[in-house]
Amino acid sequence: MSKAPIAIIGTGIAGLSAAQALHTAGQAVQLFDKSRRCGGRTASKQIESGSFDLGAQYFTARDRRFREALQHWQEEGWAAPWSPNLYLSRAGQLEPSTDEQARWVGTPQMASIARALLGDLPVTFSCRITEAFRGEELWTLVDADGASHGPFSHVIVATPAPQASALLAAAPKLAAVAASVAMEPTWAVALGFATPLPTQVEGCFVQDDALDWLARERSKPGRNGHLDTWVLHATNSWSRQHLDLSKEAVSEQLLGAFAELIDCVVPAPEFTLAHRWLYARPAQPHEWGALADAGLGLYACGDWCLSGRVEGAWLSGQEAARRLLEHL
Ligand SMILES: Cc1cc2nc3c(=O)[nH]c(=O)nc-3n(C[C@H](O)[C@H](O)[C@H](O)COP(=O)(O)OP(=O)(O)OC[C@H]3O[C@@H](n4cnc5c(N)ncnc54)[C@H](O)[C@@H]3O)c2cc1C
Ligand SMILES: NC(=O)C1=CN([C@@H]2O[C@H](COP(=O)(O)OP(=O)(O)OC[C@H]3O[C@@H](n4cnc5c(N)ncnc54)[C@H](O)[C@@H]3O)[C@@H](O)[C@H]2O)CC=C1
Repeated sequence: MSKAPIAIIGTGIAGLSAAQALHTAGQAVQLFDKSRRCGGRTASKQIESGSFDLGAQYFTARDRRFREALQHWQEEGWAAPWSPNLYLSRAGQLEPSTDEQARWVGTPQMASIARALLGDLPVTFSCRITEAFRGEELWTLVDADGASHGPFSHVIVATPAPQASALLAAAPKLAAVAASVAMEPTWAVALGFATPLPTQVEGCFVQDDALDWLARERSKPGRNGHLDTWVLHATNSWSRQHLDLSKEAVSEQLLGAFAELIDCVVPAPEFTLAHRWLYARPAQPHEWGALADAGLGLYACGDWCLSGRVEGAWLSGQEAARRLLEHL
């Protein structure tokens, strides 16, 4: 009988990073995601008039290993540098805020990276895993419809911490660590304008009550939508305070804040979309790398194990795979 594969729950950057490392090391993997596609918080939304990045806006690469992976992504055409006209808005004042920081985006959309990393690896989408239990030696996963999946030799949980703790119940110490991680929400709003807004701004850090960040999609490489689409992110505290506000009211309030901030007249958008990220980022960074119960064969990774950024998610996935391989 062939060896049971390794189950990976979550196809965000962390789960995909672990999957790639294990696949490269000759291990069979099987991925699961509750969504209909991969990428998690590096999601891009495709609409008739083009696409836009609804979650992660760009990423930086500070760790040598991540920089090496990024070089490969760039050679393959999955990622490219993004050098927007950057601004800072503080106390109602909008000012240029150029810097030397290298920033990167997926091409032609942020989600392209996850799609490329997934490649042909076996995956089951629209499958919310609710339980992972271990028999004598092997693991079985149960999904929200009550269906069983398995057997698996190991399980890697690569979901946000609040969703990971239940899946880590077989290892109470790991479950307790995941349960201790608070994650902050972010409301995101996309606005599409028929006529390009007459402004130089392409990206803006905001120090304000409501807004935290805004970006102009068409300034990113490879985007060719016919609307001038902007993505606005609310601050974590505003998002928390307005967690249950309707999408319409959130769009209206953030559009109002945007119109006040930007240095031009803002017409009514052709297109508006609001999305609530309930678990957008860990309240604090951690230095766990990944969590492991090598005896059981249960592992956890995700941005919450490190820096709460794309780079942290990727590094955490590598670390989970490294620790698993070390114990084979
Ligand atoms: C609004 C926003 C803006 C951001 N901006 C930036 C930025 O500019 N730069 C940056 O570096 N980072 C940014 N981030 C953070 C970055 O997106 C994350 O750090 C990173 O993508 C997390 O990857 P991950 O694999 O750890 O988790 P995720 O991407 O959350 O992946 C987890 C996956 O698990 C799946 N899942 C969850 N529960 C289950 C279950 N029970 N069964 C099956 N599947 C399940 C989910 O569907 C998801 O696909 C931003 C995040 C948000 C939300
Ligand atoms: N909204 C959300 O839920 C999340 C947002 N995330 C953002 O993702 C980005 C990733 O961080 P890094 O990779 O470290 O990127 P980075 O080095 O570009 O930015 C880090 C932080 O430094 C500040 N900053 C950097 N450059 C400037 C500038 N030119 N002018 C003014 N302020 C500046 C700004 O506060 C920014 O958030 C940050 O902007 C995070 O705020 C990360 C995770 C979640």
